[in-house]
Amino acid sequence: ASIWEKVPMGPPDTILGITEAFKKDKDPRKINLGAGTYRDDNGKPYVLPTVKEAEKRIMAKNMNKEYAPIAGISEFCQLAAGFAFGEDSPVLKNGLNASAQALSGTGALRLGSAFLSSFYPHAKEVYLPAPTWGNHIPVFKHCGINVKYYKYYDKQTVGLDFKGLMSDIMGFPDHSILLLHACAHNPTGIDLKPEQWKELSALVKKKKHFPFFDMAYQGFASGDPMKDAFAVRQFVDDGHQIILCQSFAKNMGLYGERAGNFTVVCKDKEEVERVMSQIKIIIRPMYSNPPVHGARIVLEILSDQKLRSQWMQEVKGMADRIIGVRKKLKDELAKLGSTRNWNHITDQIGMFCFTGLTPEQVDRMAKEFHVYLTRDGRISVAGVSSTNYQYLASAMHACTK
Ligand SMILES: Cc1[nH+]cc(COP(=O)(O)O)c(/C=N/[C@@H](CC(=O)O)C(=O)O)c1O
Repeated sequence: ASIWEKVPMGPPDTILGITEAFKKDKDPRKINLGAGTYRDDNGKPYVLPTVKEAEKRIMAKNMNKEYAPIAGISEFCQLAAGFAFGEDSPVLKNGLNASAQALSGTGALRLGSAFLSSFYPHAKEVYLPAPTWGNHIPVFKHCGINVKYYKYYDKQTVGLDFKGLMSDIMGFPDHSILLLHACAHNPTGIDLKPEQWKELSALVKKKKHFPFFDMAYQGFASGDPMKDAFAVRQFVDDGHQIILCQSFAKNMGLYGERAGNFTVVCKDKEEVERVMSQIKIIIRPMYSNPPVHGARIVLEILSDQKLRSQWMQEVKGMADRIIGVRKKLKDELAKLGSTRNWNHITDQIGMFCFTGLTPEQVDRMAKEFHVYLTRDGRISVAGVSSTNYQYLASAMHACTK
């Protein structure tokens, strides 16, 4: 008998497992709306021109392949933090950010969970929005942090349940940890408005809650990275010492390079030293030090004004393509005679559209129409193009009329 005979078969990942099913489907009409990865209008992955330019410059430098420091390439961390908080933010000016390079957004979330698990001085449980990105749950649970939820999505209005959110957050015990999607909420695509972020910030202050921000789509939501950082900057301006997890997977198309940044905002430089020392103690036995290539690409782009502004145009181009195809899809559904209200398709923002399709309807979309999306009804709008939106609309109409 094998030593591993007791190992059970685990379920496929709810998101990445969709792509596996899509790959097996041989029907030419098939469409993959599962994983949140950008596709151009021909349905192809998109390597940004500024990324290619940055790689050319890196190659020309004939750099070595030595280990990065445990906390990564510090210039990358500073530029990434500046991109989020604003170059002129007091956090950067006064050196209050304990920032470490992470294995993309997931890696930053993992560092945050491990850090909280060891050092958070109050209840080690985190409140997640209902619903949230599926991977948030194990990222916290694997670090011994219990997960609970706050009201977020309102099924009736297919919108934000702000009242429910605020009353939940008012009701939680003081010093609760709140996970907040900074922009482009996944899976709903529904974000708080600036006024609502301000109200939430004041309540979080009153309740002494801990804001744990996940910003995986800065620039991808509105097309304007500064606008997308509003919530993070508002909370810091209001004096919250947040944790921030950043990903460059989507806004720079660096999915497989795993370029991310993890920041704990501290009270003073001495605290930064203590916090950084513990972050390094977490990283060293986890993966020792991060990969250098992705961070070098981000560094090249963010440190060169010309490349940076060209990159901003490319991010805006991606966001605009998605916004454009949302409108085409909604109009096509109306053209097909759908009597359902599909306003949420264009009201929502970022990579995803929370369609409202039931799990059974999602199953039909795959079986009968070869359209693949996650069972919660989320579609990655990036997978929709001017050549497949009509077929998609006909499938959605057929499954929902
Ligand atoms: C909210 C959120 N946070 C973090 C990540 C992590 O991305 P990373 O590649 O580690 O930087 C993702 C990825 N979401 C898409 C891909 C995935 O599930 O991994 C998705 O929801 O499809 C998120 O949607």
